[in-house]
Amino acid sequence: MDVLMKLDRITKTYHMGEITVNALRETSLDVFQGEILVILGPSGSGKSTLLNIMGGMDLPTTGEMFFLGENLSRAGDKRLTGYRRNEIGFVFQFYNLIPDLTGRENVELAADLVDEPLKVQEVLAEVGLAERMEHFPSQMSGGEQQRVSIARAAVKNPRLLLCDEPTGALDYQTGKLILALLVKINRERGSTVVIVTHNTPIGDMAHRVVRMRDGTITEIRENAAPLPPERIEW
Ligand SMILES: Nc1ncnc2c1ncn2[C@@H]1O[C@H](COP(=O)(O)OP(=O)(O)OP(=O)(O)O)[C@@H](O)[C@H]1O
Repeated sequence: MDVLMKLDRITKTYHMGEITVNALRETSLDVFQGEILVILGPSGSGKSTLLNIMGGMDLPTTGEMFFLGENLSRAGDKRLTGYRRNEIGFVFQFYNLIPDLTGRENVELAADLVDEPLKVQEVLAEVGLAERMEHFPSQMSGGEQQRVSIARAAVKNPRLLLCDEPTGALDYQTGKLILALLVKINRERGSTVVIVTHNTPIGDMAHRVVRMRDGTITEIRENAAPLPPERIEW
């Protein structure tokens, strides 16, 4: 399989006064094009730190990150902004929508950032929001807000979709619907999807499951037969 991203001995160290936190210790990982990768691990194991580095939101302290062969770990702000804008879609636990904009406007804002966006109305219809796109986030349920946020990420047709606890604030059934949307985007658009969660059963939908502990990867497992999210139980 082709490598989309290569993480090579990444460390991330935070200094807080006298205290040093090793959020990542010499972590290496290849992410393959077109896969669904689920990163599991307990709170504080470094999952979000790794995801933020993958997304160019943060730089490693040492080690290198390559995206399609380009070394981004020492890239300047301008290049990283371009990378985030054009290649990455983010989905967060608490949606991070702009409250003063409607669902449609939130998605349009993202579409305007890239050269070749998908059609806003079509993407909103695909996530099941055709009827509710003129509502503001405060007028939507959590699941609807997360749909907007997935549409906002997907409209850019990004190569890499990074999702940090995308079901963390949702009930069980709604969570499964959201995961099914991520699978659909992976299948239909070919976006590589990385999902961070502490919810172990979600690993069953992945092509590969990465386990983290104390800032390192302790296991990488391949799933011969990933389950559709509807069949995952937690
Ligand atoms: N900006 C920061 N400054 C200082 N320490 C940080 C910072 N961000 C993360 N850390 C620390 O780095 C470690 C890894 O944090 P991270 O958020 O990556 O873990 P996580 O596995 O995503 O946890 P959770 O599931 O609770 O979100 C933790 O010990 C955390 O306290």
